Amino acid sequence: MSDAAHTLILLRHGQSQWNEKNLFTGWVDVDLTEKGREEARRSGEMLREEGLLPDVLHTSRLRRAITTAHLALDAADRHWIDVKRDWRLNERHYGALQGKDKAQIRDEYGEEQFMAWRRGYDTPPPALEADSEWSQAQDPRYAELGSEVPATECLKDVVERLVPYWDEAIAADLRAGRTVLVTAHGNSLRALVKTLDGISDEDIAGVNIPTGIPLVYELDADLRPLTPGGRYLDPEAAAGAIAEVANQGAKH
Ligand SMILES: O=C(O)[C@@H](CO)OP(=O)(O)O
Repeated sequence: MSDAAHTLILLRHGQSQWNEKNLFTGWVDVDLTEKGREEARRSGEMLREEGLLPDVLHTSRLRRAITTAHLALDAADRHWIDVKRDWRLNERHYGALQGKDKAQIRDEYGEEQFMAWRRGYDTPPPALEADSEWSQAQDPRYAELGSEVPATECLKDVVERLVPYWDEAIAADLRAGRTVLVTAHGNSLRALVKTLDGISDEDIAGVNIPTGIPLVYELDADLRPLTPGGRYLDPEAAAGAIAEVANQGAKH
């Protein structure tokens, strides 16, 4: 018997076109690949098989998370639930690395700098120029941010924007008795997991989230995880995919 008071389901979007090409993505609004769509549908089937039925969806403002949620919820027959979208669930803005090949950046700057930019807690990459083709400075979906649209972020910046959203939106829905599905991104979910599990700034570097596999957190009445790290619905596939994410950049 579980003492869970609340259920939170985290889902990183399925494989994107730039995941497939091994490019830094951040806020660039790339679509899913066919494999990513299949991962999304499968994750919805897993939710249905487990009897995990979300009452409300929170997504980022990026297509890969929105489409993943749509496909997963359709497969779970929960396509009708309420939706909240917020830029604070977006991927980490990858600054001047957006659009760049991970393996090339690793070769050019070396393993240490590459990993500091990729997984260092407070090391943002250089800022992206506002006139870059990969900039979101003029994107109407972020109009509420005015001139505050990020030009780069480190994970610490993501934690700082995400925690208020957690408190005011996600935790509020959980406390209201809703099962919450969050579809988001590798680094916004790392920020959320860091907060939930109380992971240190150093140790979070070793945490990677696979695409398209639901991660379920049973939470107590104070929204503390009953099992640290939660539970992947397909643990075997998750283990393989986590290792692949960790090794990105090592392969050409
Ligand atoms: O490029 C990105 O936006 C992210 C997620 O795909 O990459 P990384 O895992 O290297 O932080």
